Order: sequence, then C-alpha cells, then structure tokens
Amino acid sequence: MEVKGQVTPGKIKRIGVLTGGGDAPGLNAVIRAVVKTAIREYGLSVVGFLNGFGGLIKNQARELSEKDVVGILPRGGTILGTTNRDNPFHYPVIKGGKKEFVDVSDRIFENVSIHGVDALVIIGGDGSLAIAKELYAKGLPVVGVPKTIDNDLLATDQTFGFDTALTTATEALDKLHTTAESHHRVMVLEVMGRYAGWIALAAGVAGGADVILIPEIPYDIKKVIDQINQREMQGKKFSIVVVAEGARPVGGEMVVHKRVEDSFDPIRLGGIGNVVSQQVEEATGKETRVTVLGHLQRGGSPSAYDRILATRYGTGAVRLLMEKRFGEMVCLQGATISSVPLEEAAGKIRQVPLNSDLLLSARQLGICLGD
Ligand SMILES: Nc1ncnc2c1ncn2[C@@H]1O[C@H](COP(=O)(O)OP(=O)(O)O)[C@@H](O)[C@H]1O
Ligand SMILES: O=P(O)(O)OC[C@H]1O[C@](O)(COP(=O)(O)O)[C@@H](O)[C@@H]1O
Ligand SMILES: [Mg+2]
Repeated sequence: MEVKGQVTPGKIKRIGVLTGGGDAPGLNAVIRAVVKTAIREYGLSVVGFLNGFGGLIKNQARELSEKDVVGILPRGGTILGTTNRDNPFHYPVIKGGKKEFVDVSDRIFENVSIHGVDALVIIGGDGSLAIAKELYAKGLPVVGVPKTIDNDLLATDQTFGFDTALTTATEALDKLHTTAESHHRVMVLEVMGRYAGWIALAAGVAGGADVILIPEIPYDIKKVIDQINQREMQGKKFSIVVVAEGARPVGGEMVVHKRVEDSFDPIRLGGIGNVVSQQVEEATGKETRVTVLGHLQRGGSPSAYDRILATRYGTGAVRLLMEKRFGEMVCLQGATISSVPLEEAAGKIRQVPLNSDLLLSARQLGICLGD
C-alpha cells in the first residue's frame, strides 16, 4: 500500500535527531553519542530538529557536527530544546477565532524531505514514542530512545534520567533529615513521577524515609499517623515522609496542580504533599513542613550511570538505523542493550509492581507504605 508522504530510504546517508517531552539529564549524552557514532563510524551527516516535534512541524533545524557536541556530555538539559506539547496528530490551530486540534503530520514529511533526512532518532518518553510509532506507521523511518526521569516506560528496564533524579531526591532527603532532627519535625518531600512511584520508592529507601506513599498503593492517612506516633513513642522525635506526586488516599483522587490544555495529557500533578502535611500536623500535633522538589529533579549534570546508559542508547540507536530496524526502540534488558518494537513501549506506562522486591524490602525495614 502506498502511504502518503512515505520516506523510503535507500542507503542511509543523513539522519535527524530530536528530543521530545520533559527534559531529563542525559539527553545531551544521547545526542553526542548519536552524532559521534553517525559521523565517525558510518560517515553520515546529522541534522538536529529543535524543540521536540515543534521543530519538525515548523522546520526549525540545525546541522550537527562533531564540534557541536564537544563538552555536552556532562551538561543537563538538551542543546536541541524540547517541549511536552506540539503533538503533530493533535496540533492546536486557530480557525475562525476558535482553537481546533488538527493533524499536521504531513508537514513533518515535507521538512524531513527538505533536509534530505533518510531516517530519524526520536528521544522521548511514552508520549513522544507514541508519536514516533504513528509517524512510523505513516511511513517515516524512525527509531526510539527511552527517556524520562519517571522511569515509567514499558519495555525497558530503565530509562536514562531516572538515576540522576533519584540522586537529587536522595540528597534532598539527607538534607531534610538534619533539619528534621534538629527541630523534631515531620518533613514531607513531594517528588515527581506522574502515575508511577519509582522515584518516591527508590529515593525513600535510599534516603531512609519512614513513610513512602506511591500511586500504586492508595494510602490510609491513619496508617501514616500511626507510624509517626509510634516513632514518637520510641523516642524518635522526627519523621521523614516521601510522597509521589501521583499518590492518592484510598477512595480518593490524585491532586491536580494545573491543566496544560495543549498537551495530550493536560494534567500536571502536584499538591498532595501539602494535603498529607496538613493532615499529619493536625493529627499528631507535631510541627510539619513540606518541600516540593519539582523541576530540580530534571535539572543538572547527569550521573555517571545516566551518562553511560544514555551513551549506550545513542550508539545503539544509530546501529539500529543502519540495520534498518525502523519502528524499534533501544532498551535495557538486564545488563544488555537490546531493542523492542515501538508498539511495546509507546503510550503505555510501567508502574511499580505490587510484588516488587524493593517494596518488600521497604516493608521489612519497617517503612510505612500507607496500607
Ligand atoms: N498517549 C499518547 N499518545 C500520543 N501522543 C501523546 C501521548 N501522550 C503524550 N503525547 C504527546 O507526546 C508529546 C510528549 O509527551 P509527554 O508525555 O509530555 O512527554 P514524553 O515523551 O516524555 O512522554 C506531547 O506532544 C504530547 O501531547
Ligand atoms: O514540565 P511540566 O509540564 O511541569 O511536567 C511535569 C511532569 O513532567 C515530568 O517531570 C517528566 O515526565 P515526562 O518524562 O513524561 O515528560 C513528570 O515527573 C512531571 O509530572
Ligand atoms: Mg510522558
């Protein structure tokens, strides 16, 4: 079947790369690995599309030479820019003074062809990879690279960005411990993760939290209060509570901080830390403070682990392209870089399994999980 706008690569000579969705530490390390591998190993040229799918739609691009990636390995963010809007299949336009959402994906095929690009590396999370999958179905030769601090992508054991976010959250817990201990307070730390509790659970264990609340286990506030009171009775005058932004009480809803209407998923979570903090203060009479870690978790230099994972993903993605394994995504399976069809990764999320051994360890340490 002839697909409109289809790009049929012969020999691959020129590739494109873009970063989509929320940024994550390690994006630059992937870009560097893609550019160096493409140019040095395969003699290709590389063009970077700017600001996620926005740049592909609006034809914003820049040539990427080896010189352009010098010094970016340890840098946070992405030299290409990114956005968690600009879905080409659901793109906002103003028609007759009213906002409508239309399919502008044909523009992507035009721009890819203008730049002479034979195939594209798309670095993104569940949302960007869902778009990548649709573009592939429409005839664009793409491969995916799994990114997100949330670690919530199906079909890979780990996304890059998670380890750095986890380190930031753990450092925050270490710092909160000293002030909590001095003031005999309860400290609540709200962390990111959308609908998955990976950051909260891992940071909570690494940072010695007393309570960890994650979306996968709706909590009973009485259990949280009991834990804090029990610690008090044992002479432990402070407590540390980690709350994932997606945590919710049994029978209750997640707390929505704001809606970003142009986004495919307009919900931005946030505020549950405050709710928990107020309830704890009222019930225990203990002074309680809340810290919302927010975008600090997405910023800064990637950890050594994330630099290595990002580099392995970037080189692996170019190898996939050269083997014409389009419609696939590089992934981590155990200790090995492998690949899976985008189908298995796109638009699906991976939550903490209730039989996870990390959850079991947390329980056996006496950490309250709110149930
Ligand atoms: N399930 C989905 N299907 C298709 N597009 C999606 C989906 N979720 C998000 N998107 C779109 O993908 C882009 C990036 O999504 P977002 O979730 O913010 O980033 P990420 O790529 O990190 O998951 C946005 O344009 C968003 O509108
Ligand atoms: O950048 P925004 O719009 O505030 O989005 C915040 C969301 O993005 C994240 O930081 C990362 O999510 P994605 O990887 O899906 O972009 C979430 O943890 C958080 O809920
Ligand atoms: Mg997403």
